[in-house]
Amino acid sequence: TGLPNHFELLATDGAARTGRLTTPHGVVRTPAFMPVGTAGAMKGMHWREVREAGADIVLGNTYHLMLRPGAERIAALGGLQRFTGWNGPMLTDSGGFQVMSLADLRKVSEHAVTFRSHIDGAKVELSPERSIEVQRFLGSDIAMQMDECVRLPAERDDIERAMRLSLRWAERSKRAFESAPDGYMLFGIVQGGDVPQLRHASAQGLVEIGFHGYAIGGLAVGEPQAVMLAMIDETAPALPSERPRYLMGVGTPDDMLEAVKRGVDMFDCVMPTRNGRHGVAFTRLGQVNLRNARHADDPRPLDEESSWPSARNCARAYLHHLVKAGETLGAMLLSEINIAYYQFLMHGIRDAIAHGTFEEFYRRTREDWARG
Ligand SMILES: CC#C[C@H]1NC(N)=Nc2cc3[nH]c(NC)nc3cc21
Repeated sequence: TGLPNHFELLATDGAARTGRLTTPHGVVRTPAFMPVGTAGAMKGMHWREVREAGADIVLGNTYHLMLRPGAERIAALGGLQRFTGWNGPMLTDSGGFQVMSLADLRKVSEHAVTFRSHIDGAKVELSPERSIEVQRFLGSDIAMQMDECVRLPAERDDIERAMRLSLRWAERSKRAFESAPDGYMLFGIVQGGDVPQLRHASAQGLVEIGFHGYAIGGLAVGEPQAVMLAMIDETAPALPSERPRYLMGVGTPDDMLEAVKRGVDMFDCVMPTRNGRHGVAFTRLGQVNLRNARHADDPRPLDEESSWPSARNCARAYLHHLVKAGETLGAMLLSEINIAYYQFLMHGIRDAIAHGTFEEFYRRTREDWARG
């Protein structure tokens, strides 16, 4: 019903699903992890490595790119895929969350959110119409509706007010998106904080408007994992099973495994690259903080069985040295090692669901993490 559906479900195993999302710039295998290339670059990595690590799709941010270098400029240069050289599927966030978390002097009205740029203090207005216009200029394969994000914890009344405004902005975002060529997608974002009734009302409202896919927003902002998982349990079943579900800003390998188990198809998180820059590695056997002195004389690599050369060949002692010395190469190696592990995990998840062995995969993966 409603908008064309570019999502093909290949197999399910319990509530977990694996599928393919076809976009104008290529196919995305789900469950998918989207590395975050906020301002048109994957910090510390070449795009070639992002692709080799197994990523099908990356994320960019309307907020950052509209402020610098500018959406019209990127459009004139052929769009974000050509401008960056990634040349694959890209999803862009709408700016709602970034304005809340980055901008100064934010003011929200029915019409738009206005704020001062964190770069040069210029006054900027971001309405649903402008956010969609920017995402169309960027040429993103998947655009996100403009929403109003409240910091949690918040009063129930404030969460409800923001949820209802976001629904009216969802309607305006969809109307502004209507001119997009075939194949380009727009996702709605379920709001409602940690209040089940508000989550249901938000999901129902979005489904009535109709989107190509649905994101679960307003989580991964520091709440306990149990709260996040409870919200997914409330929200995922209220969304159409034939459309992709995207859990924004999530998360650790453990968060993603639990969310896939509850029917989530898409993820994005800065953790693999950000933690990499701070010396923390994600591996098959759990996390390793290379800043720790215990690695100073350890000749072993992070993971002898890793599919990624640097994880298989670089001695922990060397990585420890690079991190302590603040060498750029340390941030680069750990960023690629972490992105490669996140993609390795997603590949294993997709394969397990396709073979009906997700429960076994879930158990064994968590055992391996505990061994680390
Ligand atoms: C309320 C709300 C909401 C969502 N709205 C939009 N546009 N983007 C998001 C990005 C997020 N990142 C994280 N955690 C890192 N949670 C997010 C939530 C949202």
